[in-house]
Amino acid sequence: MIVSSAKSDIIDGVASTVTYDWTSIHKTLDTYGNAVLPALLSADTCRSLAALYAAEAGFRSRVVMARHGFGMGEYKYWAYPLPPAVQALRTALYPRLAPLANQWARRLGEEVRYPDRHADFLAMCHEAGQARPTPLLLRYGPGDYNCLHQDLYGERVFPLQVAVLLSEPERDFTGGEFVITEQRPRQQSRAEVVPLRQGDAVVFAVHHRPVSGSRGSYRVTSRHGVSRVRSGQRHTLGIIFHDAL
Ligand SMILES: O=C(O)CCC(=O)C(=O)O
Ligand SMILES: [Fe+2]
Repeated sequence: MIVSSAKSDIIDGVASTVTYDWTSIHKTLDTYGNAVLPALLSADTCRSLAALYAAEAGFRSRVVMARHGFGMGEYKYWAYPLPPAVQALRTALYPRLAPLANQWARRLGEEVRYPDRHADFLAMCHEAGQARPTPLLLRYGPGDYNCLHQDLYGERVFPLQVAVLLSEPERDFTGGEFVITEQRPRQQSRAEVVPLRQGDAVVFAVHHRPVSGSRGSYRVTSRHGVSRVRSGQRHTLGIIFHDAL
């Protein structure tokens, strides 16, 4: 059941990465540091993926956030091979974002260049000893939240990541907003709450991004998290493009 619905949605998911207006998404990412991809996954795929949380098999580890001071709630990292829908999304989204990642690197004066294909970027991660998969499934219940953080897992970092909301706000849960803060040099932080519906994804800066100033680009530091879930259950799919040590 899950396999067949995931399969039809792989096609959905990959097709929809083609139909987004990536020029406009890049512009939004340049201006605000985050952008929404509406309806990246169908409600069926969201339900199938969220249901996988209960499974033992398919994951490499489970993290109870309170044990590490990360917040409340928990998440699980998938093992390789990733579920087909997750693998397909990670592979399809990367080449859409790599050109912007390269522009950001150039503007920040960084030497790193991101290859066109995700497989080639993963090879760079693996050479640096980062070989463990990072896509994850998160689960929050009443009172749970995710502290502001950055998903860094070694020296190799792809500067953009994606989170897909698998639950429907107001129906499945209340509260639990996706929050991003940006800290500009010598200025106070700016916060954004990203409005998402079930199946929507947010693309956002992992750790920093360039912002144009009067004397060229400067670097802002970004962090993301989730505000307290007030009621119900909230699931998210996290797609991080670098692998972990
Ligand atoms: O649950 C969320 O919306 C945030 C998930 C997250 O931190 C991530 O995908 O890296
Ligand atoms: Fe995260």
